[in-house]
Amino acid sequence: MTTSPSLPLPRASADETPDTIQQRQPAAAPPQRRWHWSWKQVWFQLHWFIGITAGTVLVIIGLSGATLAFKDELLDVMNPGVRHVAVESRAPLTPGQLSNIAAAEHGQRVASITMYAQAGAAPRLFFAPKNGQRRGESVYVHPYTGATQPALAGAEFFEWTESLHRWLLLPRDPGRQVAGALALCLLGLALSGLYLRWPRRPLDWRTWLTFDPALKGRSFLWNLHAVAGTWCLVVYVALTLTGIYWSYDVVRDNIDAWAGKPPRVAQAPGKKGPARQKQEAPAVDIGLAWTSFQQHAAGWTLASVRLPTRPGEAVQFTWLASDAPHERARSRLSIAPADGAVTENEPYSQQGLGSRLVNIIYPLHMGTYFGLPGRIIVTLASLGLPLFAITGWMLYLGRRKAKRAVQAQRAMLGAGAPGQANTGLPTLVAYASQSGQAERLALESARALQQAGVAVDVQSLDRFDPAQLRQYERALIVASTFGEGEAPDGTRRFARLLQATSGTPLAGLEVGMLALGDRHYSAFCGFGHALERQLRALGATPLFPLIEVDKHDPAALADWSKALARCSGSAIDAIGVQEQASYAEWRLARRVLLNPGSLGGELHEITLTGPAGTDWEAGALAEIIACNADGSDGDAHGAQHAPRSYSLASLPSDGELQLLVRQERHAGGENLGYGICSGWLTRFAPLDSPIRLRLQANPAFAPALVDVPCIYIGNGSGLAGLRAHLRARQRAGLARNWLLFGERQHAVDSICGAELDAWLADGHLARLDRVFSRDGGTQRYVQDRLRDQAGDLRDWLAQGAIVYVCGSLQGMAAGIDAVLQEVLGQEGLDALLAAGRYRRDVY
Ligand SMILES: Cc1cc2nc3c(=O)[nH]c(=O)nc-3n(C[C@H](O)[C@H](O)[C@H](O)COP(=O)(O)O)c2cc1C
Repeated sequence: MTTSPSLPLPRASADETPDTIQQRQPAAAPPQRRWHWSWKQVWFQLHWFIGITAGTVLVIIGLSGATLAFKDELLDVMNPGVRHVAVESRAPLTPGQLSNIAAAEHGQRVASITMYAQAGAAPRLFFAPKNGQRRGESVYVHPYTGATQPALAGAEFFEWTESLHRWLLLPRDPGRQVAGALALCLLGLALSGLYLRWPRRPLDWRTWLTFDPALKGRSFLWNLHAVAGTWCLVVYVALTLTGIYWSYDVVRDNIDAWAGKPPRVAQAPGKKGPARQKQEAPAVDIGLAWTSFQQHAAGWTLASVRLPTRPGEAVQFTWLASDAPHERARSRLSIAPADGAVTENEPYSQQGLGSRLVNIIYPLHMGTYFGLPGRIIVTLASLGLPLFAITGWMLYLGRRKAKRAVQAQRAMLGAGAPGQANTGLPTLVAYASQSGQAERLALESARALQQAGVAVDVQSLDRFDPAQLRQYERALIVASTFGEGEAPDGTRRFARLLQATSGTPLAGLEVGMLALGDRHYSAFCGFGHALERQLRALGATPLFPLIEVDKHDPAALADWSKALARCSGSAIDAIGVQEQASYAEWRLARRVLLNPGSLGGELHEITLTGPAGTDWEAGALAEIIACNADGSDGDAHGAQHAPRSYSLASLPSDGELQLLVRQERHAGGENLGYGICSGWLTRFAPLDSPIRLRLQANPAFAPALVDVPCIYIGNGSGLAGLRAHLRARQRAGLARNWLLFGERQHAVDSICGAELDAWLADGHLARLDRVFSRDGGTQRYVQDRLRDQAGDLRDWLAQGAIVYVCGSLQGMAAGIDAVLQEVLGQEGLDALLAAGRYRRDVY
């Protein structure tokens, strides 16, 4: 997330050596004051990183796991009559008979047999492993004839899937460890996701588990990702913790040792001794042992019969009772083949607690511990992994896209121009910008200069020190004006430092200035002029007379392009053409009067619908081509009206674009007594009429979608920008919000009251201070209330709070500024600004 206008690194032409770049790094650069990363941000970055790397591979493990969940059922469907044969009236063959038939047919010794009590179920025979093999072959046999059943179609596919799931088709041991590492990543994703979405009201189950169908776009994706993640969380934790048991021998051995299980015998492939002995072991009659087993194991459903390998050795039965709690709750019996005497009996219920706990691992992993519902849940959660990968990637790409425009400019700058020559010291291209236009023009200018072969350094004056100007021979500055003829918020510190500088330290510096402004303000381009005056006083010489730009005036921008061409000695493409980007056509869907009976002007909530997929961030502005009462869009001389800017009061996920527009009225008959744009939007434009609009990002008023407290202060229509911010924070589950809002009378001016009250009730607003100036009492304005709450304000700021101010420049914004200065002192206020923690959208 952009927390404050980002600092461009000094740029150099492509053919500079690292050494020269080093020398130009400003020696006395002021420290970059950005707030440090909170734990939440650290976990956020980790979650992103693991998600888009390991998360993508985890999809394979998830899908293969889901495929294996119903393996037996699928095999039975694919192989009718193989594992289950028609039930006959005669008795099924005993394990001894079956092993004799199979040994004769296959010429191999049978090591063990799995018998099923269910009538018609085919027993499975395992032959002793051949030399160098880990496991012997296995076959299903007909329970009544002993004939070998056909091989299972699909068995190889499931074996392959199992290898994919367990060791990603890599060599077995390293593969298991990779799969284990991925499982740990899933655990990390699940737990960090839980932490990141922890809601303000954790006891309200709805915030955890319900989807919000009204959401759209990015918010919808986020909601889906977070809520579905919560649904799956417990399953993922169980799957990963159990999966790790098989991935790491050290984990398994330690758990087994704790559980009192005998250590596993590592069997290196290729070892000969035991396998050969097994092949050569004599056949033993186990008829008596089988009869004895059936007597002692009443209610058995499955029995694994391990045949003796030496004369005198007992037959070992591992069996499952019909009332066993899970598929691995197996009892053990050893029976002497000679007389059927039980030599060892270990019912499951009498096995040690540790051993019983270890036996739960497998059924937990498979979900079978909870029967069919458990298997279905595990399967669905495994199938859900692609959902998280897809939504995670979409969210990630969306974030990148949002930053793309400026990044592209910077990237182009970094790439340099083909055939560019090293022309000595780079030209400084600096900007002072509140809402980003000066920044965009500066970047575009720098790019054009670079194309023309001029080496450039692009700097924001926000974090620039006047002393650094001495490192350049030529500086081109794009400066906008904010407040009442003042510097943009971020540039205040630079302006003050410059004012405090004396002498002529900048002799030898040539300066070209592009001043952005708006003739509606009395101090037109005030800051640009002041800046140029000061630079001259410090010895700098102008490259050309200051160029004033009144609201993107194309003629002034063309003068700037010509001036750049003269500086570079090459033709320069027209700068600022992008600023004139075409406006899109939106439609007026609704207008709602929010303050009937107010002493102030009518305040309307204007709802517009527009091009599908339009995206913006809280804090963004809408520039609207103003129309006259009759719908025409020109002034008396036919010139198009200048666009008017409004703060957006809604988010893309609301599905509509909303503004809060104060209706301007004036005496006289011009435009029937209404403001040009506000009259059109709030009164004259018929519903569904087209509104020409373009969205402007507002980096100086960017939302704080991280877990820091935020103080929102505003009045009147300024609630628009604050409302969008608060909605964005709500959807991101970020509480610790304090809203101070000023209007005239509680009875008629409690605009958006229901939404604010609901936020207060559900804890999204930790504090709501509504201040009504005409309701009597001593609290007259929002700045007065803030001053009264100086103690709390200090506490919130000490916790890293960001202050947002939206609304009237005169009175309110200046008053808030004064309170902050009183509370923090000038240095503290400077630090707040430099850290990007004081963000304003005032007018
Ligand atoms: C709250 C506010 C105050 C402004 N004050 C002035 C002013 O005093 N003089 C002026 O010429 N322009 C003023 N402007 C107009 C801006 O300088 C102009 O829109 C400029 O293009 C903004 O550039 P930026 O996006 O880089 O900040 C003001 C704009 C705003 C929103």
